[in-house]
Amino acid sequence: MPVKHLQQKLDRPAQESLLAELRSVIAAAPFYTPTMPRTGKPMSVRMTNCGSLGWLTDKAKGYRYEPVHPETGEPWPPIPDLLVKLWEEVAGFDAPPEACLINYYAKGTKMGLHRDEDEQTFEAPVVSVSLGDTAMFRIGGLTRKDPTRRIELESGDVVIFGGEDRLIYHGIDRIVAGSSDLMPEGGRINLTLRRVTPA
Ligand SMILES: O=C(O)CCC(=O)C(=O)O
Ligand SMILES: [Fe+2]
Repeated sequence: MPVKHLQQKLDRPAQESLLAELRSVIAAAPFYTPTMPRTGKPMSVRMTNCGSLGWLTDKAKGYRYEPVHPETGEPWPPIPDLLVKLWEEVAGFDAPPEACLINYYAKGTKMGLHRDEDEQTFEAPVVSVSLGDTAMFRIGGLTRKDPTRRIELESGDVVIFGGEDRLIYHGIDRIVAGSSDLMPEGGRINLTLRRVTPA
């Protein structure tokens, strides 16, 4: 099974504390609409980041990491402690995460099959946390042609892509609207904690 699903997911109180911390992160660094390199086509997912570096994309400069928000020009807020501690418990890596991408999926949002490959190093895993509505997550292999399968990611689920699975293809087929009552506004938040530079 490529991708390690933790036996224990974040319990409801932990999900609520994390969401409360994220609300203040998002107040300081609002979601923006990312656009595809070259075509400028808007993505359906909305994004922001916390950490010393944030993942961005736009028509002119494409996929990259930057230390500031593309619209406010402000540095990204720090990664909430709860997430840094989670990383320390599960990542098996001696240096802290540098980037935490925050994705918001409203009803109808998808994300195409891709690899997380914009980092300078793949030595650390990617740690992913899901909150809110269930996602139909698609997971493949190391090449785009490999067979894929579907995993349902529920609120509180923590998934780790590391070691030989660090560069597997994955994406989001759809969100199951109304499947969680964690967020009154509905939808799903996914957090991905990453190292960007060598430790
Ligand atoms: O939403 C997810 O579970 C995955 C997000 C993702 O793959 C990404 O942001 O690179
Ligand atoms: Fe990804």
